[in-house]
Amino acid sequence: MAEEKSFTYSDVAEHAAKKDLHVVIHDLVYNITSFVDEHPGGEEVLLDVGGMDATEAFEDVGHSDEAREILDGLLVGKLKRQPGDPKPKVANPAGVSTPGAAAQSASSGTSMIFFLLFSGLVAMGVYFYLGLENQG
Ligand code: HEM
Repeated sequence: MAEEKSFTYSDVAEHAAKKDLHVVIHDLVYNITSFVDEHPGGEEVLLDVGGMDATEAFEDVGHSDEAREILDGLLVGKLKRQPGDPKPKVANPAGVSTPGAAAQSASSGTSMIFFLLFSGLVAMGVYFYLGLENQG
């Protein structure tokens, strides 16, 4: 792995050619030049995101762990955010750590059930309370 080098967005944007291609994924900078010809999804999509934040494009496809390992090997540094930079495009806010993401969606499913139960109880409470009010 290369040493941690800091890139700004405009540094990355200078590497948008097929022969010199960098992308940002989850705030890390990858030099994907050597991989363009090997990409199973074709070179076109990589050239489209060259010099840009490819986080959303990469995550939308649901790349395998193998794809993430390839990425690891292409790491050249990290993105140094500056005021006014475009926001990171993140389809999956939990990021690359899928175990965390799975746990998170499971727990949000559970809290949804509690929320529905709780709303039901409140609704029943209001119904009975109003019923008593009207009788008295
Ligand atoms: C930049 C780093 C990227 C790497 C290292 C990478 C790597 C890979 C690998 C290894 C596969 C084979 C399937 C898998 O293992 O998931 C794959 C498939 C694919 N990739 Fe990427 N990819 C990258 C970026 C992108 C981007 C930005 C797009 C944009 C849309 C993209 C679109 C696709 C598509 C559509 C496939 C499926 C191809 C097929 O099954 O016919 N990839 N990629």
